[in-house]
This record gives sequence, C-alpha cells and structure tokens, in this order.
Amino acid sequence: MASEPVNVNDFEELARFALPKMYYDFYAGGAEDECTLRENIQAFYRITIRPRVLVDVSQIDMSTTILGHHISAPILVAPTAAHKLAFHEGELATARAAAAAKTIMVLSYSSTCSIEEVASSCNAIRFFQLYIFKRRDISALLVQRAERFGYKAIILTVDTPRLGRREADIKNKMIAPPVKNLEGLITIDVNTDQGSKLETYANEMLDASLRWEDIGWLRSITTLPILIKGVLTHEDATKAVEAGVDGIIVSNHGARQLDFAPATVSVLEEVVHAVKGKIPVLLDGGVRRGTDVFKALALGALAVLIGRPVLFGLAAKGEEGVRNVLEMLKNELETTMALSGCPCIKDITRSHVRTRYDNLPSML
Ligand SMILES: Cc1cc2nc3c(=O)[nH]c(=O)nc-3n(C[C@H](O)[C@H](O)[C@H](O)COP(=O)(O)O)c2cc1C
Ligand SMILES: CCCCCCC(=O)C(=O)O
Repeated sequence: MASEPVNVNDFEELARFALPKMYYDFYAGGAEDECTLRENIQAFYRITIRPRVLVDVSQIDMSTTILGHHISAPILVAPTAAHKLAFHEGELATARAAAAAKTIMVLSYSSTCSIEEVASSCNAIRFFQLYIFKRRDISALLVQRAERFGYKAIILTVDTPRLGRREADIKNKMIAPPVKNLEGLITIDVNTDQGSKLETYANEMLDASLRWEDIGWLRSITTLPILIKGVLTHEDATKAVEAGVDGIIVSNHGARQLDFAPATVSVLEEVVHAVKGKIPVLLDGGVRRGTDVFKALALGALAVLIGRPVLFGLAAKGEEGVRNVLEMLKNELETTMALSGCPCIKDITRSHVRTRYDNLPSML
C-alpha cells in the first residue's frame, strides 16, 4: 500500500489499488494509443513560469467569479460519469466535497445519483452537463429537471457524436453503468458479448446529426446560461460566439474521444484570441498541479476543471479524498501565486508564462 498522498498524482496509485481493474481502466483510460492522454500532461511541462519578485504576497486571494458565482479558487469539478463505481455514495460525496471547497460541481448526465438527489444533498453551486440525444424529449426533460432543482448552467458536451475507441474498455467488455437520471425514461439493450457495452449504449443514445443550428433549440428550452464543452479550434470558437453561447470549455474529453486531438493547453490561446473576451473560456484536461492552473490562467482561461483527480480521490478515500484533492490543488496554486508575485487572480498575466513559441531571448 502506498504512503499518504502528498499530491493529486499520488491518488491515482491509491485508486488503482482500491478499484476493480475494469473500473480503474474506465476512469484512467483514453482513446486508442493514448497519445493525447499523455500530451494533455506533457504540454503543461513545456510551459515555464516567469516569476516576479519584491511584490507583496503576504496575502493571497485565489477567489474568482464564474458566471456571477463567487468561488474560492478557479478550480471546478468536471462532469464525469458513474461515481458509484468509485465509492458507494457516488456523486453525493463529490458534491459535498465541492461544497466544502466552495467551488462548482458539474454533474454529468451519466451520474449514478440523480439530479434531484445531488441537489438535495448539499448546497454546492451546481452546473448540469448534457448530451443531446436522438430522443430529444429526454434531453429537454433533463434540462427542465436541472433548472427546477437549482442547477445554474447547462454544459453541452459537443465532442461526442459517438463514443471514442477506448481499447481498455473494449478488452474488459466494460459494463454500461446505470444512468440514474434516465430511470423509467428509456431502456437500451446492451446485451452484446463483444466489446464495450458503454460504447454500444452511447452510440444508441447520442444524436450524431447534431449541428451548430441546434444550439438554438437548446436556447429555446432554457433560460440558463449555456456553455459548450469540447472546443479545440479558433474556427469553432468563433462559431460558438456567433451561436450565442455563454462560455466555452476547451476540452478533448480527457483524451477519451479523438486520439491525436491536441493537448488542451496547447490550443487555449488560439481559442482565447478568437473569442476576443466576449465570453469566458475555461479549460480541462491534464490539470494535476497548482502550477498547471496558474499556466492555464496565464494563457487566458477563467478557470480550469478537473476530472480524473476527483475520481481517484473518491476511489481512494470517498468524500475526504475529493476534499483532499481540491485542497491540494488550491494549496499548490496559492504557493505558485506567492512565488510568482501574483497576490490576486487578476495579477496572473500572459507575461507570467513562456511557451516554446514565445520569442524571448535566451531560450535554450
Ligand atoms: C471516467 C470519465 C468519465 C467522463 N464522463 C464525462 C461525461 O459524462 N460527460 C462529459 O462531458 N465529460 C466526461 N468526461 C470528461 C471530463 O469532463 C473532462 O473533460 C476530463 O476528465 C478532463 O481531463 P482530466 O481527467 O485529465 O482532468 C469524463 C472523463 C472521465 C475520465
Ligand atoms: C450516452 C453517452 C455516454 C457517455 C459516457 C460517459 C463519458 O462521457 C465518458 O467519457 O466516459
């Protein structure tokens, strides 16, 4: 058994120990050769920080505001499926940990606790992640339920017209975890003996014909802000602004969809420049350190979201593990801000980081 975790990476080993192989592989895995999975992490390593000295950093304020909601630090819980595979209380434990950390939890549509259960379990600020299904009436119903139960935004995931090829799940014949939100609404036959049942399930449900025009449909059924998750290019960022969405999440779905999609942090600036400050840009993918959060903010993200670290914390230690993960990242960010001469979030600027493409003298 590994020693007490001192950083969020340590939780992965604990989770591997705690979980059945099928579930660990489901959480940890990426698409095909997992090139993007590695790149999401490696791209952060290629960015260095340019610290400033002799700044008063006796007080550090990491708090920020997302869509009008004040939170303790720019670190949100990303939507991830099936938390009960990690811990028996599932998303209820995650939501309580998010509330304790005074941050936002994005509840996945594919949760193992329902929209209503999570809403009544704690007072975390909650957003709801949505897919648009072939059965559009079901998507509409989920939006209505989220709205009625106090979720503050809809996160529309747009990188999943079908499920990516997660080869570990194919080999393990991954189950399709029960989706609590769909109980009593639809039954999909996943009785295949071949490959991932989750893939079969997803491909039955998802509407692969979705187009930009359909954002208008979503807008017509909700007054909540809509963020789209899964943008990786300036072309799509421009279309997102034109489509009238309220925010963008630069994401490659934790490298679980298209292998050889770019690392998210490597395309963040491209998206930020295209958006021209009109709507907020957030990022997820590979954030494992406070320095990663700092780098993403310096490149123009308003905040980041974390996926696997939350799942690994949950698998290792339940609610306490998720709290630990969020606190560790916040502590690391605070240290990074102090050592870089940035007392407040707004003090973190583009000139606090250097990428390989920045034209500064003395680049090795
Ligand atoms: C096990 C797992 C399940 C996920 N489920 C969803 C989901 O239901 N909806 C969604 O939009 N994204 C989902 N994602 C993607 C995350 O929201 C997020 O984009 C990704 O995990 C960020 O990368 P990270 O894990 O490196 O932090 C999932 C990711 C993982 C690892
Ligand atoms: C109907 C869609 C199922 C999606 C499964 C959850 C997910 O997004 C993942 O990455 O896993």
